[in-house]
Amino acid sequence: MFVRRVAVVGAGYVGLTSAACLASLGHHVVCADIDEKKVEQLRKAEVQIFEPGLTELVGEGIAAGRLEFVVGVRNAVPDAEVVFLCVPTPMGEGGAADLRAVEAAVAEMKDLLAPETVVVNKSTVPVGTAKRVLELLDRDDVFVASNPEFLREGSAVKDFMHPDRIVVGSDAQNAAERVSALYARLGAPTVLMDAASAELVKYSANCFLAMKLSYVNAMAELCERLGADIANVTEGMGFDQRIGQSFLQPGPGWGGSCLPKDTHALLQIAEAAGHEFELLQATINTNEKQSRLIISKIAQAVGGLRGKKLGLLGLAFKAGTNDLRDSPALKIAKMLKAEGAELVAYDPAIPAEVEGVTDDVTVVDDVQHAAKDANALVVLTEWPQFRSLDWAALAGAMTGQVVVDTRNLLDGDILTRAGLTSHGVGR
Ligand SMILES: NC(=O)c1ccc[n+]([C@@H]2O[C@H](COP(=O)([O-])OP(=O)(O)OC[C@H]3O[C@@H](n4cnc5c(N)ncnc54)[C@H](O)[C@@H]3O)[C@@H](O)[C@H]2O)c1
Ligand SMILES: O=c1ccn([C@@H]2O[C@H](COP(=O)(O)OP(=O)(O)O[C@H]3O[C@H](CO)[C@@H](O)[C@H](O)[C@H]3O)[C@@H](O)[C@H]2O)c(=O)[nH]1
Repeated sequence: MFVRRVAVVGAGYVGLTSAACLASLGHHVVCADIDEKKVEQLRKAEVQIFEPGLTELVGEGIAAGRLEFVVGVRNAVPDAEVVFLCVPTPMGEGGAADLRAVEAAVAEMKDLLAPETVVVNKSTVPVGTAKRVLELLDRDDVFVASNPEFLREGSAVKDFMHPDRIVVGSDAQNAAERVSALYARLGAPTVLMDAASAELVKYSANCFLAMKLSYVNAMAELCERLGADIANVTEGMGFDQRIGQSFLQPGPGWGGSCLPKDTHALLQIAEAAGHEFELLQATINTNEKQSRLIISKIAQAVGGLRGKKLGLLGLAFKAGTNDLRDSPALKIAKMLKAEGAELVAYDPAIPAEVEGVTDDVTVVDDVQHAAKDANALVVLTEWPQFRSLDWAALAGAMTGQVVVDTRNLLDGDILTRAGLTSHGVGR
């Protein structure tokens, strides 16, 4: 079997998943983070993020002696043949990606790398970053490649182990081949290309997904005006194999740690290249509009927001994760609060004492508590367990009898039987 010594820099969603999965493929992986507490926990196989299968995989990797956690880049890279950069690239000034974490990691490793090492950008980075990293390394005996990651939160391990494709770009063909060989056991379609194209694939894919969602949300609004049902429209569209059934669910707007920042970053990349990307701008604008439409819908359903008590069901940016970064639910909560509503929220993955939720919301650990004296319940995250809540008991605790289901998640008949009036999106 083909075994390599691999370093992974950053132990977040992408870094930790990559490290654990690469170890499970048989490679020897050293994963570094700057967060000492996180490293301490990971050494005990304690995983703080909500990813099915990840804790088990980390434990197996450690037990097999193939997965190690260290503090700081300098302790991970000296023996590595391939170094994956999996550090954050958040939205910076003006919407462009902030590359400071990438630059800091590269500065720290540059004099420690063994000759022939391939440094791989797995973080989502603007076109030209592979070149920039090579300049920063300032060595002619190492290589740089781009290997964008397409995993989704909530299914990170599954996505990593069963990818639709693997993309590796490098201006040094041999480096790209060495990186793609790490994944050989996955048997996934693999596309090798130049570094700039690989960097652009990632933004292009995420922005296309965002565009698909904005299109569906805009179509949902049209359905409401025309008396059509978006579920029927998307089902009918989705059978066309060129469109597909997935990523067609309307909602409160798209969010999360990737789509918002990546759409803004590509807009900046395009602008810097002299290209006015109107379609992408419209995609972002439509998403902004979606949150305003949801606020109006809730206001209309409860007869104005000032002084109304609302129980929010869901805070995470989507079901299956406890990630709150750029969550549409938090954005909507902030807007509701600004309009004078009082908010209590319940999310099965977010404990009451969680940090990072705005002061605008009181988080509770019990859904019944969120419903108490509420004028309405608002579903903001599509947790499947919300479908089978005791809706009659919730209705009994509420003062109003209204549910606004921004995810079209719930069964309308069940709500009607519980005496509740429901308002969905696009129907
Ligand atoms: N989250 C996703 O679903 C996803 C999917 C594909 C790609 N990406 C991209 O991958 C990158 C990482 O995203 P993430 O969600 O895993 O981030 P994250 O915030 O979950 O994790 C990043 C980790 O890097 C660590 N770190 C920061 N600077 C460091 C340094 N100098 N040395 C060592 N560790 C350092 C942080 O402490 C943190 O643990 C981003 O560019 C993101 O756009 C994310
Ligand atoms: O039919 C749908 C599908 C998604 N969403 C929303 O869209 C957002 C993004 O969802 P998703 O793409 O599943 O989340 P991420 O985990 O952020 O994954 C995206 O961002 C990652 C980081 O770049 C990429 O790796 C993934 O391929 C890409 O799907 C969330 O707010 C979802 O609720 C909808 O409203 N309707």
